[in-house]
Amino acid sequence: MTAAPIETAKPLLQSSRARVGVLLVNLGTPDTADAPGVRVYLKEFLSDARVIEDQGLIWKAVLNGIILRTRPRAKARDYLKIWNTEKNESPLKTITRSQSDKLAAALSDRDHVVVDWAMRYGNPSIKSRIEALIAKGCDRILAVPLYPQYSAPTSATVCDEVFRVLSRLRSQPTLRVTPPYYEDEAYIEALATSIETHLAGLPFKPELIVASFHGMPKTYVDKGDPYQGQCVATTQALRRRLGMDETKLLLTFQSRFGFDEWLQPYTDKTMERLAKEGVRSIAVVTPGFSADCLETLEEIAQENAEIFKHNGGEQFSAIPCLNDSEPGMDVIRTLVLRELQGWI
Ligand SMILES: C=CC1=C(C)c2cc3[nH]c(cc4nc(cc5[nH]c(cc1n2)c(C)c5CCC(=O)O)C(CCC(=O)O)=C4C)c(C)c3C=C
Ligand SMILES: [Fe+2]
Ligand SMILES: [Fe+2]
Repeated sequence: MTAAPIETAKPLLQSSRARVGVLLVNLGTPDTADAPGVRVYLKEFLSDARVIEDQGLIWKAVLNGIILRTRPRAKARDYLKIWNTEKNESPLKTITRSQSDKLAAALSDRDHVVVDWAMRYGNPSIKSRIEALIAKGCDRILAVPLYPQYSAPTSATVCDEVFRVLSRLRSQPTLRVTPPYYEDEAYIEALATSIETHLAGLPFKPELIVASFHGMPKTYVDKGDPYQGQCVATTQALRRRLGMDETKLLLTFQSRFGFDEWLQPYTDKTMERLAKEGVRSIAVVTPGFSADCLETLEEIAQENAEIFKHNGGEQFSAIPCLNDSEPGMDVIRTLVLRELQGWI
């Protein structure tokens, strides 16, 4: 049974003055780079049944008894290595805010469009930003999960949370959600341009490029998650655009968590294998991340660079995510303008 609607927001403005809200959403990140901050974040994240599907008693015991006692301290050290000390926040927040500001500037000639941003876990929460959009008079909201490839642990959980917030409202705004854009022309072109620009500035020519995507348990895909297929489609489109085959642009999956089998080939094992096979120089691109974060700045640019070099590799370069770059903003702008058709 659904809970009775609670009116938490002011009534919407009437249609002649009504506005359209655009809400960019990324995964989330701790508020502070210390163990308590990381613990709060991990608890919320790992208690989501979209992320860890089996939330049974055994998982709860492992989460509360082991993971939340040990991982926050170790991960806080990793966050400290990449922390934006000027703003005292995680890079994922800094970049998502800037994407939102730049999109707002690009749409500034449409004064009835309001752009904002939120994090699925942590702050600013989806609830607080939807309430803010409604308070500004938005009677239509476009939610934009910033994931090129759909997956239940990322895209679907954004929708779950948006729906949960709306389920508590008597007077709901009309909702749209942007679709995954894993082989959208603007996205593939932006990735290719950013790779070409980055390679042109390197003092060496990498023998090959690794496209590393965030992994997920293999069982999720076996049960129907389309994520792996969309990562493959992105990589194939990128190969076509760059004129590379699968020996020059490899596809791998990173960030394995826990003991189950995740999507393969694993990025870290591939780094080790390539170096041992005699590859001396590589570049790594992370097309599944729309903004640089712990998984790209620490796990790829530091941890995996170290694995490659430790096994005999010599030159390693991590290609930045699209972030708030001109090609990156072109992707977000194209996506948003397409989905706003009929509303603006
Ligand atoms: C445990 C299961 C996890 C699944 C499934 C998963 C999928 C998934 N995640 C991203 C994007 C990001 N994940 C990030 C961090 C992160 N991811 C997991 C676990 C799963 N992710 C954990 C536990 C963490 C936290 C760090 C750690 O403790 O290892 C981040 C970075 C956030 C930041 O603060 O910078 C991103 C981004 C995708 C795209 C994805 C899809 C399959
Ligand atoms: Fe993750
Ligand atoms: Fe990681």
